[in-house]
Amino acid sequence: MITFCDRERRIIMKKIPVFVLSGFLGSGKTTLLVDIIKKARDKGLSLSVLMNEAGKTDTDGRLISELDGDLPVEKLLDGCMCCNKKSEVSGAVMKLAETNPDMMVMELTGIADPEEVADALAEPELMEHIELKKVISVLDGENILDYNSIFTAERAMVKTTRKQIAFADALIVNKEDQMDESNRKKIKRVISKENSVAPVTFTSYCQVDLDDLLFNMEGERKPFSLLKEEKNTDEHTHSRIQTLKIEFTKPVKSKRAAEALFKELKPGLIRAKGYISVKREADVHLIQHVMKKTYWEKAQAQEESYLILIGLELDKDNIVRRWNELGVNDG
Ligand SMILES: Nc1nc2c(ncn2[C@@H]2O[C@H](COP(=O)(O)OP(=O)(O)OP(=O)(O)O)[C@@H](O)[C@H]2O)c(=O)[nH]1
Repeated sequence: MITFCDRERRIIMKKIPVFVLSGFLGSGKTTLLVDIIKKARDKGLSLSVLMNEAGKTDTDGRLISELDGDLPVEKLLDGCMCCNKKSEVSGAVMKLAETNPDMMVMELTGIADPEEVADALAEPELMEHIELKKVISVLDGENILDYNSIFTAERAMVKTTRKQIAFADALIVNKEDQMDESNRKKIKRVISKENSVAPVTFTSYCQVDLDDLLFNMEGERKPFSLLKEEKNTDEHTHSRIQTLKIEFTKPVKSKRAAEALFKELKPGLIRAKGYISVKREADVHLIQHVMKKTYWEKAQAQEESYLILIGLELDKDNIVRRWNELGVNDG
């Protein structure tokens, strides 16, 4: 509990700088967060982290805890900080402020509206302790140009992805290894329509100069209202996005079988992540699927095998039935 004296001290002391990591599903936010944690440790800077997951299961939080078990982390699960978890932001931030870190980093869900989160951080009680320094948006350079066609019937989702660009103080266009020069030009045009102010950096695996991005940050963030005149008044923008969890009791037959299912679920399936054992392979795998690509990484042993599926019009019964028909889960 922060006492009156602590509060007084904090007002005299510098406020805790806060950096918000925004960006669509699978763009690379956790990749960037992992790098920030490692480099902060190398520099002897103390961090505290707020993680938000739309679903009940916390795959990314687990990765962070594996990286540094002592890191103060607060998790808001099963909802979004920009809407139904907005009222819990203040409590979580205050808990992290008690650890008195050199800086605080918040990773939003991929479907969050960063403007609403900045609004939640502007509570007078919080502003005594923290100062929002930057909203950093990570863009998926491999998939960003497909959002319009994937979300033809879901204009609200397109608006959210645009807002993630428009409401950023710094933009990282990630997955440079997956784009060509023509895509690069097109992406620059998309960005310039939404945000002509924020610096743009193209990266692979979010390898940016973190001194420049956050560690050596001086000065105050300009309130967004000074940069853009009109406040977006869209109502809730991601109500149709679903998050499903499928649990497994047996190892899956093969990686290929699992990927065949993901193909069938296109274009509704946007993102999948989880831990899976594969038959005849000794390791547990962290599975990361983004739009059209699936990545498999060896993981530490996990107690449970599961898959989180995020997307539109996902029918859980049908997915489980197809999973079984494809023989993915035949042990
Ligand atoms: N090819 C390629 N893959 C990348 C790059 N950056 C990240 N990835 C991979 O993309 C997948 C998603 O990355 P994450 O960092 O988990 O993305 P995220 O934005 O946190 O995803 P959500 O939690 O869904 O919001 C992982 O498998 C990463 O290893 C990159 O520059 N190039």
